[in-house]
Amino acid sequence: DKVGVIGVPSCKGQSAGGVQHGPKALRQAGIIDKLTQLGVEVYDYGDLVFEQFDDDTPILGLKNPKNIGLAAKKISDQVSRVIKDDQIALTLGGDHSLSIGTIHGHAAAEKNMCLVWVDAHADINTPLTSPSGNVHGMALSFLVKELKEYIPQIPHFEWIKPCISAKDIAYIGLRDLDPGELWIVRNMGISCFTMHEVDRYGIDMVLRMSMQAINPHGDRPIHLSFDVDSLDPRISAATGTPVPGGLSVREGIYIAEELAATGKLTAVDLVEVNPLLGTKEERDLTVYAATEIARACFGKKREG
Ligand SMILES: CN[C@](CCCC[B-](O)(O)O)(CCN1CCCCC1)C(=O)O
Ligand SMILES: [Mn+2]
Ligand SMILES: [Mn+2]
Ligand SMILES: [Mn+2]
Repeated sequence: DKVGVIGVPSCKGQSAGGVQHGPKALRQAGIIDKLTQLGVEVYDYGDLVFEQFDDDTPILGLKNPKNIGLAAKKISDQVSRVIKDDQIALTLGGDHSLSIGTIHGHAAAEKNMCLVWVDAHADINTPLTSPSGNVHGMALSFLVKELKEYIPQIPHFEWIKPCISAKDIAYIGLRDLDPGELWIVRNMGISCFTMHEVDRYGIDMVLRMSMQAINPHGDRPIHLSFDVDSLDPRISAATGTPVPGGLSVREGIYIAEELAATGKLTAVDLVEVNPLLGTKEERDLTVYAATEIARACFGKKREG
């Protein structure tokens, strides 16, 4: 496999300082070498550089529209380029608003892609339902075709073309939704495997049901958007919005191993590592879990 690694030091989609250092923390933990050691051909594109705009007033409560909108365009173009070069796009975050760009770019390069969103949160508030105005909690709302009529015009977001249908998305690990998100998930019929389903069916059945729902013939390119806050805070505390009762490292690795085994994994986002949060031990554990997920995405098998 060929993997193109893109660092995205984004933080303006949320309010905790430090998540922009996520890519650096993952690199310092040797994520590139760990992938190379798997026999993967790694192309490291370094970190994207985003021009900082200070004149960026909120619109309808949505914070940093200009910085985020312009960054997402750069991310989209880069991810498209990497996938068109026949490399799997591994994007290291950075906050989850970066997925506006990665999913947009993936859809521009692959007509028929489907999405597995592993997260404690649904990240599908519209600008009008968001309680915080933080775009990392809205990322999907700009991309889902069925939500188009609910999304107001946001400056610097006009270029974003909704590029995925609700039926092409599966959530795994949800356990903290806002009221507006619950309405959307239910009414759009998005496949949703919360921690309740993970406990009820086990992670293997949840994965099988997810694939049955969004990739029944196993022929669709898969986008895995992995928010480290999907994992239990005991092993992933260095993140901005931790929620107790999350996935174990084993469950996270299992998801990655199984998606890797399809041979259809085409883009991976690894987001919301914030090395400034938590103790040094918590940070090291969070980064370790994230790198193990990445290794499993690109061929590391626990069976050897
Ligand atoms: C659940 N929605 C939140 C969190 C979004 C997390 C984004 B992710 O990328 O980390 O998954 C939280 C909104 N709550 C904040 C605390 C008070 C109640 C609302 C939001 O701000 O939209
Ligand atoms: Mn989250
Ligand atoms: Mn998220
Ligand atoms: Mn988060």
